[in-house]
Amino acid sequence: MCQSVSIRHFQQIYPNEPELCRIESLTPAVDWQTIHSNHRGENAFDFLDVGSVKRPLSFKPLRSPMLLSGDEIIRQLGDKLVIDPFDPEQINPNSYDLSLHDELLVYEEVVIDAATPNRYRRLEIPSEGFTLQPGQLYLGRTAEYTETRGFVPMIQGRSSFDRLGLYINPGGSLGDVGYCGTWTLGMHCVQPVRIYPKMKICQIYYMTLQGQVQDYCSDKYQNSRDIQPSLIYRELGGDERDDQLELNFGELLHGNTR
Ligand SMILES: O=c1ccn([C@H]2C[C@H](O)[C@@H](COP(=O)(O)OP(=O)(O)OP(=O)(O)O)O2)c(=O)[nH]1
Repeated sequence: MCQSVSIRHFQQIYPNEPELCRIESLTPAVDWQTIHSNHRGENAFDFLDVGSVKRPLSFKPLRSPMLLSGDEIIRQLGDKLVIDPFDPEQINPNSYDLSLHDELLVYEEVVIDAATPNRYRRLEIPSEGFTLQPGQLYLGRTAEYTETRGFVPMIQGRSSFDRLGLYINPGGSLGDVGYCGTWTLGMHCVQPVRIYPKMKICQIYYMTLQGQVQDYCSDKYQNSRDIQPSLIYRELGGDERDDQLELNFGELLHGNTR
């Protein structure tokens, strides 16, 4: 037996899927007919009338992940998304360009050990630029602070830098729903390459999400406001009392703070 239900009822069944009705109406009817024939008899109370098309409720469709457009990113600002500072000039068709802060960190270890806190040195990127050297990992960070709720934030280096042999988070980086903070960037190059503070270094983009989710609340990287070296040693039994030591050679040699 077929029974029609209203969109309101549908929303009661899927309270956390307010977008689903809208998205479903984009799904070709023929798919739903096929799904229905495969699930016939599973649930008598199983149809939704949208226009002339009957759709089964007994089958919960998987939504394809979608990317927010630039317009949608702007529309979500102040609600689910925070990008601070925000400049409309940095919006792309489906992402937002993030800029490089004026500091870098390099590890000062012969062997970087995943199981212990590693010492590091802080470098400033002056306005006239700083030359990165091959064979060295540099950690930088975005100048922008972001917050993301209800979407999956991801960052990706800009292809303009790939074309210079400068790799920023190669392959892109997956953020967590609920992440709040600036983004730490891993950079390396194949030839010496000169970089500048404030240059638009990578882009952030946002994917939709299916299913229930708990916001990221890790004690490692949540609320980062500085370049954050790896804290993986915490999982590998590294000694928490052994601080991740910042080496400041300027101060050691000349009594300067930088
Ligand atoms: O290149 C990146 C990738 C991620 N993040 C931020 C956003 C992300 O939500 C958070 C944690 O990243 P990830 O989950 O990859 O870190 P993890 O090593 O798995 O740590 P945790 O155990 O806290 O999840 O760090 C960055 O700042 N830079």
